[in-house]
Amino acid sequence: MKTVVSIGGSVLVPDLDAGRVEAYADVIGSLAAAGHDLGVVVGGGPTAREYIGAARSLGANEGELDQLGIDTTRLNARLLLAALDEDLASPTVPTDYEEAAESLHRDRVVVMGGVVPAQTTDAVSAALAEYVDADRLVFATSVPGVFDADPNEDPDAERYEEMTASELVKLVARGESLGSAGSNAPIDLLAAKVLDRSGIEAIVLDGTDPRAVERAVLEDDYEGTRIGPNHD
Ligand SMILES: Nc1ncnc2c1ncn2[C@@H]1O[C@H](COP(=O)(O)OP(=O)(O)OP(=O)(O)O)[C@@H](O)[C@H]1O
Ligand SMILES: O=c1ccn([C@@H]2O[C@H](COP(=O)(O)O)[C@@H](O)[C@H]2O)c(=O)[nH]1
Repeated sequence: MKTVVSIGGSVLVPDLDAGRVEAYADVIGSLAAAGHDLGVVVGGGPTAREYIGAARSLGANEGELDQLGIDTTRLNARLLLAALDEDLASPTVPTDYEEAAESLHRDRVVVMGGVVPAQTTDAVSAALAEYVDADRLVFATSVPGVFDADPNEDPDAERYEEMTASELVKLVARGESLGSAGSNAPIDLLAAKVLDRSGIEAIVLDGTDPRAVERAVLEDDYEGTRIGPNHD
């Protein structure tokens, strides 16, 4: 099985805690030991937002801010790599999908961050999953799925157990203003569109406990939202 796991920076590095990074590395190790080839994509988290906020106040433009965000995601990817067994994971952080796919031919695990401005690592994860023909994509984020409103803003927000990729596109497009660097949404619009065209199954879950990712991948046991291919 080939699986892409998208680990939100807000989940992996809400603060700089080596123990939390190690716990994620342990889970990646056990998924690889169970026979999974893994593409792991790491987000920028609060560090990216702090840098982006500071640079915005210094007058940087959106493209420059995105590049700062990308650099932070790659920094977080390097941090996770430091915790992974060197026999398991490719030692460098690929900067495009071709490089990532090549690494995945050689190694069980490849870890990457952002790629180009004007998107988030959600889109990187979906594009990587499509590029390497992954069987499944797991978004480990800070909320337990996709809701009909932002659950951190609306106490009545309800979680979708299951939805199609085109329903996700509509939901995200509704809530998305012109995405600016460091903005947050459950899944970005580009990622939703890639899921829509590729038909890859995705799961969105709360990845605060990395074992939730392990259970989802190994036992199909999770509390979250399953995004499936369209019905036609
Ligand atoms: N309809 C919705 N359903 C679920 N979450 C939503 C929705 N609308 C907005 N959100 C927000 O989406 C965010 C998704 O997680 P968040 O941006 O924290 O990070 P992440 O992708 O896990 O990591 P990173 O910090 O690297 O971006 C949550 O903060 C949540 O408040
Ligand atoms: O391919 C990419 C990935 C990321 N960015 C920028 O970085 C930040 C942080 O990424 P998250 O996935 O949101 O953690 C993001 O908001 C973008 O500004 C990018 O431009 N391209």
